Amino acid sequence: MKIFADENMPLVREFFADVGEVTLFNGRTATASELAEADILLVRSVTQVDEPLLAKNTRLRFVGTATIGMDHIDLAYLGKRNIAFSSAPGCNAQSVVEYVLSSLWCLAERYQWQLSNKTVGIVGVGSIGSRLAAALTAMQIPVLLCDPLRAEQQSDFVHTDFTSLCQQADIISFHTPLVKAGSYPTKHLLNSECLARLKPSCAVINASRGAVIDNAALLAAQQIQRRPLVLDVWEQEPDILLPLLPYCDIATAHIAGHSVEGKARGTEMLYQRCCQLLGIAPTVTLSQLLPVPAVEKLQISANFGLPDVQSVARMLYDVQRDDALFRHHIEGKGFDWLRKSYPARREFSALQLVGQATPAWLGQLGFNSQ
Ligand SMILES: NC(=O)c1ccc[n+]([C@@H]2O[C@H](COP(=O)([O-])OP(=O)(O)OC[C@H]3O[C@@H](n4cnc5c(N)ncnc54)[C@H](O)[C@@H]3O)[C@@H](O)[C@H]2O)c1
Ligand SMILES: O=C(O)[C@H](O)[C@H](O)COP(=O)(O)O
Repeated sequence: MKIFADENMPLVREFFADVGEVTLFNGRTATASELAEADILLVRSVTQVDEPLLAKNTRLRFVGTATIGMDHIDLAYLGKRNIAFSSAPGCNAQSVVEYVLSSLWCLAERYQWQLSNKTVGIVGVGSIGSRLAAALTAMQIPVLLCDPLRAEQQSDFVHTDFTSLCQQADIISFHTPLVKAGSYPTKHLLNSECLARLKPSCAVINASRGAVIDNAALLAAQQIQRRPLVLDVWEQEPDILLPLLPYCDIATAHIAGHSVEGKARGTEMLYQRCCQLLGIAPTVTLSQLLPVPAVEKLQISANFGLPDVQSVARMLYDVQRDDALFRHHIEGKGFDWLRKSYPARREFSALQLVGQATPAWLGQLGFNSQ
């Protein structure tokens, strides 16, 4: 069995050693000839999997993407070829939530906000959006939720339509897939018209897909009146609209989901799916492979409260580190270098908080407490 995997997929050899022979490739530059012999193709978000890429391969049985997003996969073509497919739903959802929380804490410090006085509009309330809503609610921060598809399916879902959310939110955070057609497209969901509807001070956070915001329109709006802005994703990555950078409070290279756990969970999910497809029993689990975190346990007292969470979270992750890396290296080393050399970052759950009375809401933020 020949397995071809993106070179930026962690632990792929460890997971797939017993399944077949693993060959690594550059996901950004992969060609049809390079992948012609693959029985199993494992990609990340930077590889367009479509007819031109698979034209020379007649033996492919399975394509897996170790990501949540699937906008780089031509599902109709895979269906036509009868090639099985899997993504890794939810694999890095917690990582993205931690990125957004860290960004909110950073903005709150910079602009001296009391976050509990701010209403956060969450657009797209799936794995990431719903976890974020739970975390913010646990922190007593009001939220508005916008997800028309959920509203259609779930009568008890409290939906705020996008136009009203734009008018009411103090902070708006995008967590939709990139959808170019259908009833609820998200390409350029935040366009010049919607930007004009936002409160002038409304902060914008995008950790979904770059094209969910019209980047040229965003730049034009920022040049007229600057609002707080956090961008992890950009249109036309890796050749992004660099003039936007001075107008960002936080700018990063599509790494919101790149926690150690988030990336590794993606590989594990594809491994499990492949084993199922091939009818073999999985022998490797993620817990066997994850490195021991630098700090494993922290004793907290009965005085531990909401204001202390930020200090503990900072031990694990501060988005300002990634913003500094981005500003320092984007012009010299480029977008993909920043992603490839991303420093290890553990999720909140890697740190066990122990104490007589650990508050229940810590779990809502993703901490491991007992
Ligand atoms: N920056 C990163 O590193 C990173 C990491 C993971 C995922 N992502 C992106 O985030 C997206 C969301 O991830 P998820 O795990 O929450 O996905 P999900 O599929 O669980 O949830 C997406 C939600 O968006 C909703 N939605 C679709 N169209 C909408 C619209 N027009 N308006 C409002 N809501 C809409 C869907 O109904 C769904 O509930 C992914 O598709 C991916 O593109 C980015
Ligand atoms: O959709 C996702 O899961 C994320 O955008 C993912 O973290 C992207 O990372 P990449 O595959 O590009 O390394």
